[in-house]
Amino acid sequence: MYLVTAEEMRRIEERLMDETGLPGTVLMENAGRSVADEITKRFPKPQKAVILAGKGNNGGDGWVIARYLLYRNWDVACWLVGDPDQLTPDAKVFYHVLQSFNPIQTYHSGKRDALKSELSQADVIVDALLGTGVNGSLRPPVKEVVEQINASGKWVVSVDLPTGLHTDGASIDSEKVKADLTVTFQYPKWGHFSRQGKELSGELVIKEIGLPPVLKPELKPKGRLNDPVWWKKSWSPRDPWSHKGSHGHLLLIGGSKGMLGAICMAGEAAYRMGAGYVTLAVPESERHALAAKVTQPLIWPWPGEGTFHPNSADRFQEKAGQISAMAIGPGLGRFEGEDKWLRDVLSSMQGPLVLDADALNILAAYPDLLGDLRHRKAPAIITPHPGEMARLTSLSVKEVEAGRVDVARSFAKHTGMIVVLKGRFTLIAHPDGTVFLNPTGSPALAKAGSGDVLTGMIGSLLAQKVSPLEAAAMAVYLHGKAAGLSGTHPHSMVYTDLLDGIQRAVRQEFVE
Ligand SMILES: NC(=O)C1=CN([C@@H]2O[C@H](COP(=O)(O)OP(=O)(O)OC[C@H]3O[C@@H](n4cnc5c(N)ncnc54)[C@H](O)[C@@H]3O)[C@@H](O)[C@H]2O)[C@@H](O)CC1
Ligand SMILES: [K+]
Repeated sequence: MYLVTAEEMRRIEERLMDETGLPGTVLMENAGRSVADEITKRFPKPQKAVILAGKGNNGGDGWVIARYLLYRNWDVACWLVGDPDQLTPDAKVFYHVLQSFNPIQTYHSGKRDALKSELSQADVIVDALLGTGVNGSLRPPVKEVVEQINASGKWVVSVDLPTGLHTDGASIDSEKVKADLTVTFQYPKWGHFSRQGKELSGELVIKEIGLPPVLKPELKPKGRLNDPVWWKKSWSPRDPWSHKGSHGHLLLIGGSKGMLGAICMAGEAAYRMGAGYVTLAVPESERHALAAKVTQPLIWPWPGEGTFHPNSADRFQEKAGQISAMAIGPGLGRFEGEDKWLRDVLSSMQGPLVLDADALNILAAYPDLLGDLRHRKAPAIITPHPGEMARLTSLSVKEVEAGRVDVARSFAKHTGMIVVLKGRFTLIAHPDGTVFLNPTGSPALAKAGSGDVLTGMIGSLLAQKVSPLEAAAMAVYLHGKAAGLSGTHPHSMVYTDLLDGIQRAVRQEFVE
């Protein structure tokens, strides 16, 4: 499913209408009717609706909604918030159709009390003031009406976007409609998943309005919602004749003194995601402590006292042929000679790779290592949280958070790596410029250890030969879903609950 910007949506609609001759009024009719359907699905008995429509095409949808509610015996009061002479051509068509059998009032400040009293009698308020055409802070009279909508305490459906919410998620400094339901058209918009958008949109429903199911390459949006449909087929069912050697061998590297927990969690998660073998490479000094902690993963000590010896990566050659994927970082720590060590590890294995935690901090400290990562056969995956992303890009955490999509996209393009930028909606950015937004997740994941579990999950899929982009997307999705299915209160979830959640999430998504 695409995730679009205002500009992408406008281009798609314009090109469709130019090339096929499909009139905008058809799209508007479909859009308006689909919203009316969603309203009457929730309120099967006729009620009183107040339609508040702007002068643009978002308002045009409002006139269509009013007409369908009237067909269904609703009591409908209609208000134009704007100048009737400035209606767009399509909106004008439906304004006149509606006006031919139902009065439409024009709002101005003098009618403030009349509107207030109307809203007090409403069961449903339709916010068709502004959609993708919003530009800057709300101006009167729209601003006043938005304040009245929010003060009414009534059930509100927003058409396409809650009025005032920016389509692309940019921050707009004024009060916005707080909706119970938002019905958006054809594709969700980035703004729906911004911090404010998520709160303001209420339930989000996506309706088709007649755009073609297949888009020409030049019109394809650069954003996607991380949707199981596109990666489900890439994880093959387990062959009944298979053995542990058939399901890949993940090598996890990390686990310095005092940080063994991280690599253990990653290792257990990797088995939950199906890898045939998981080996944990840790500094020699930690092998016994690790053996006391883990059961299923294999242990491979490399030279080092507390942390890895800079030359310890030589050990890799012994088993390089047996390893199908590698994940570096959980509990790795920082140490003398770390840059040489990481360069050696990277050059000894050209297979699929995930880098996390201190592996990312080493990259940030020695950016020339990025050159070693750029031209790998399979793009490497990095899984930074905003703090790590800030270090990698020399931006502040605030700047990373304010421009998450652009930051992830440009770093992926610049480095040739797949960037998994963690957060409320984790982003997965591919070097070709596509950015996936992941809809699953839970505040329960805001806890040490969650990232190690994710790294293990991604590595496990890579070891099973799932392509890097799909491995990242699938693991991120299931990790978020697992948190919701862990069966614990978000405050109390610990990694073992999350591991249990993984098997529930896998079972839900993949029928045996
Ligand atoms: N283009 C199409 O073919 C379709 C468009 N549709 C609807 O059309 C909407 C987009 O329509 P428009 O491009 O006409 O834009 P909108 O109707 O969202 O808004 C444009 C109007 O808002 C005013 N405005 C912008 N910023 C403002 C602000 N800060 N304060 C006060 N007024 C402001 C502008 O002066 C203009 O009159 C979509 O969200 C969707 O609801 C649907 O009907 C489906 C088809
Ligand atoms: K709206």
